[in-house]
Amino acid sequence: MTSQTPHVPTADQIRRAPKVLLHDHLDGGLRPGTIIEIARATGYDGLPETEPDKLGIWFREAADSGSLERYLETFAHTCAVMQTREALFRVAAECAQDLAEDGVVYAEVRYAPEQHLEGGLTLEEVVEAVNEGFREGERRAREAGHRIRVGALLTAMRHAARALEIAELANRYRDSGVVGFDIAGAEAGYPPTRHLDAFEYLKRENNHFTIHAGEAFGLPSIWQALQWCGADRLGHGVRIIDDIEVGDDGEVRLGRLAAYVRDKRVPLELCPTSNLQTGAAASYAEHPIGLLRTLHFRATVNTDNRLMSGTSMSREFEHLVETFGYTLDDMQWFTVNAMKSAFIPFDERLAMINDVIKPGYAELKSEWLFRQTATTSGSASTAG
Ligand SMILES: O=c1[nH]cnc2c1ncn2[C@@H]1O[C@H](CO)[C@@H](O)[C@H]1O
Ligand SMILES: [Zn+2]
Repeated sequence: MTSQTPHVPTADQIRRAPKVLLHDHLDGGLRPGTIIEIARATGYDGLPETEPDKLGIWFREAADSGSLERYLETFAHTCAVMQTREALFRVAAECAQDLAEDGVVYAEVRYAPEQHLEGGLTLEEVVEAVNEGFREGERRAREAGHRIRVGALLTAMRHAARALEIAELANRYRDSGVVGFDIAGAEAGYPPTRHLDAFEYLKRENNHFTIHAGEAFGLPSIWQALQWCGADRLGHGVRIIDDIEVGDDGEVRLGRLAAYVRDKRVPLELCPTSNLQTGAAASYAEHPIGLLRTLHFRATVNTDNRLMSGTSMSREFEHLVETFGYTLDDMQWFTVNAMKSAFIPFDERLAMINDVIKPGYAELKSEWLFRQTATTSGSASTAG
């Protein structure tokens, strides 16, 4: 046995490995059972299924449409059950617990406050309910033996006209649970430059933001997000691949925009399974993450919507390990990339990398030594 083989992680090691998640939607990650219970309690009768397993499958299949617009229609049901303080608190607490259970040590979870006002809550009440839910989830996770920190990103919907208001809200709560801002929703026809006032405001306030760009629409969207809006990170950004040419001889040529993204270390919040569902990539093997990792872009691995994609951070890594043969070193590389790109202060990011992530991977990487001792005992004749 070589010393390389054991570093390809098992499913159990993938789950136990410390992971960092930058792109996860709160309204895309509810437990099916919770949706059904809240729907019953609040009188929402629009659910297509009333049994948890079937409802989970329904979301996955409905989201498997090949189009971002149809994928987004499924959020009507999750948002419908996230209209009260109690519901938001519960969903946020369970989100933190589920991520912690999956080995996520740091997460930035996003949602659009403007989509949770139908029950009469104010924007502030929405943010406070979610923040309290995250704190409760962190506490429950700690009780169960897991450590996780969750920060919120406030999203504005790109087809709406409330981006400045939501940006101001993000700024108001920046020292209490909200770490940044985002815009999401249908990309084609809604360029990020529609919301320049919000981005300029955040820059004046020295605040952080990411923009969904380069998912359903290509390079112009990425270019605008970076060069007009000043995004710190790209939500998806996967279409940057359109600016990369691989010749028959294997020689790689980066266009100006791709070179900028790589050289400026712009973080790409890649979400492989979500991309397969919306048609942004045809298969895991053809997903640009393989090439982007080889070319040393600052690529990160994310879930996008755990419910709609039937996924988790562990499952995303399982697919990548299976497809590209990634090792624990690759997993650590993606995880450190994500932690470097988080919106919390530098000293905290550094401590997470040095005191949590690196020791966690070192521990996993040492396990083979002990396994080998056990399996080779009594078979010394195979040596040498
Ligand atoms: O992959 C995506 N691309 C664009 N928008 C998305 C994606 N996933 C979710 N949302 C949108 O973001 C809102 C706030 O969380 C969701 O309600 C959904 O409409
Ligand atoms: Zn997203």
